[in-house]
Amino acid sequence: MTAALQVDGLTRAYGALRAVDDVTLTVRAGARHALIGPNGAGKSTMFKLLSGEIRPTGGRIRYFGEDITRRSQPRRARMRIAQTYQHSSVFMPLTVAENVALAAQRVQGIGTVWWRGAGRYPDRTAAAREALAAVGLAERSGDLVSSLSHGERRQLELALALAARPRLLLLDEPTAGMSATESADFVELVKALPDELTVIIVEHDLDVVFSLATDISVLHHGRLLATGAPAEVSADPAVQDAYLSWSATDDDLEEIE
Ligand SMILES: Nc1ncnc2c1ncn2[C@@H]1O[C@H](COP(=O)(O)OP(=O)(O)OP(=O)(O)O)[C@@H](O)[C@H]1O
Repeated sequence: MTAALQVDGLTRAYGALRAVDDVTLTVRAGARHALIGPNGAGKSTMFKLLSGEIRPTGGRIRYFGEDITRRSQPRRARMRIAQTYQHSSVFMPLTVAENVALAAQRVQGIGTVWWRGAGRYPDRTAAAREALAAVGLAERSGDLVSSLSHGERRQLELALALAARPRLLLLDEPTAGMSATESADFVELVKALPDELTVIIVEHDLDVVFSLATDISVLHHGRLLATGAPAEVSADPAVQDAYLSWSATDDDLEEIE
């Protein structure tokens, strides 16, 4: 098995609180690997550690065998680790195609010279076109982003990440705010991405997780509770306990409201 990521003893402490606590796990190359867990379990912190947004206070991350623990986020981006964000990162006054071309150019370090015209960068134009086709937005290339629906904007966010031709794609709650139909369509898009692309997804919607994931890791109080195939993980009594106590709390809250 080739490991896209090997995480060893990864820890991020904030004072006495260990938001991520001694997590060791492997993400197989080509996996659709979901990170789940109750609120406050450490998912966002784990995501930021993998993207390079924050540094661990302990442990190590290897990416296809290479130690990237101390590598910055831009450096990881150049190593073809791409991500989507919870908040929107699209430019509303630009067209769909302009947004993706900008993303394709930015990752290759030519930043602000994008207005010189996409024709000067045929490679990036091709990457942008492929990314739009992959998310089903090719027909909307010339439209302003402001004319897209919420679901289409999330598809565009995915295209921005794909324009970097990633080897590892990190998706941060990509279906947040989507309707059930939009979520189902999004799952199909992610399933259709190339097999060699490794995808890590932090997601609250368990329907999305179970229809998409080939592997699931469950965090609870910063620790890794279980990791493996969806059937194994969902049958794990420790996981069931963590989720039962979580849903009980949620139900109680709903009753009070
Ligand atoms: N910058 C920070 N400073 C202090 N504590 C933090 C910081 N970031 C996260 N934490 C704490 O770390 C724990 C894990 O938080 P994290 O956001 O990673 O959880 P999560 O699983 O993503 O939660 P949610 O599902 O609610 O988004 C929480 O107790 C949180 O309050």
